[in-house]
Amino acid sequence: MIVIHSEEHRLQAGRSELNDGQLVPCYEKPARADIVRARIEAVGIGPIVNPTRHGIAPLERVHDAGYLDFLRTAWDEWVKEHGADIDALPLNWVAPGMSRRRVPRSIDGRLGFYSFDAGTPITAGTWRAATAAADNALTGADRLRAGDRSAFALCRPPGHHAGHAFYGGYCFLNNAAIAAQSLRDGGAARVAVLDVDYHHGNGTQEIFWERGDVLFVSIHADPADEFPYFCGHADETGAGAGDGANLNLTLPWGTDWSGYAQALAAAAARIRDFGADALVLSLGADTYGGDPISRFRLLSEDFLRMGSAIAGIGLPTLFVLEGGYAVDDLGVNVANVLTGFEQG
Ligand SMILES: NCCCCCC(=O)NO
Ligand SMILES: [Zn+2]
Repeated sequence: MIVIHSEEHRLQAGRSELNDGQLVPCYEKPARADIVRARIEAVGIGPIVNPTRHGIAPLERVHDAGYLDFLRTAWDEWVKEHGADIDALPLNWVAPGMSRRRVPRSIDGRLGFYSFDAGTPITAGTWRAATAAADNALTGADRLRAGDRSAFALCRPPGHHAGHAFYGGYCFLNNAAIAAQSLRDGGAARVAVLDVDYHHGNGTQEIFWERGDVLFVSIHADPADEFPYFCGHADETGAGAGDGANLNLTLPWGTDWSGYAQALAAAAARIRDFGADALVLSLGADTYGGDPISRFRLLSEDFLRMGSAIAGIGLPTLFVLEGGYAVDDLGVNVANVLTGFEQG
């Protein structure tokens, strides 16, 4: 299985995020990709290659042009107002009864306009890191199109919370959605995206909400209790041409493999029924019992079982790294999914 990785992930190294009322060191940090790459090399998954640059066009197939412009220029505008010693974080958002009809001129206003949390710092290197992550995913999609059975895009920053025109949850560009669209543009008639991250992939859901050619299935903690809170419920099934092409499988805090496996089997059945030509797998490993910000109870060996179950779906599969913050065990857990898949 080819692995696509760029050293430019290191350029996303936020100083702090707002979490539980305090500014704390970022959980989404460069060490995450380093430990995954080290484990991948140690177990002999590979080869590991650099991404091919794809430019802005594939990003515009998924994201709003004005939003991309904002992301590309936000840091420079921030520095003019606030200096370069503090990361760019929003301070207010659009509440019900307020208007989104106008994009503010102020950088502070635009940070709030385009985001949904204060946990996702924009830094000097964010644009380069985020576009490199998207290139990882696009290069993986190229490999599937060339006939590879699987590929792993070792992406940081992650992407599944990023929507058509918004960022948050440590995500700026939706790597998985960009890859799914690239597979569609490359001739796949139907593509499925399966999101196994602990958190609902609200960005991916929003991007494909009215699309019947891309099925989105997400297994995640119940949003009544868990970030991102405001979507991801089981009654959200898509709209228009996308009606029925969105499946949210919510699970309670404390879920272990026995509960998770049942949801994964239901997800696999739905994907088989859909008749996809390819699968994009949003691989978050924050379902791990040792994850510092999550509340499922999967064990490292369960990720082997997860990989095997994904192989059982029987589609060419592009794995795209999402979350997972138990850094010491992240490499083993992610590599276990890939090993389980290859042995599946
Ligand atoms: N700061 C709130 C929690 C952000 C969750 C990010 C994540 O892992 N999403 O999958
Ligand atoms: Zn997550």
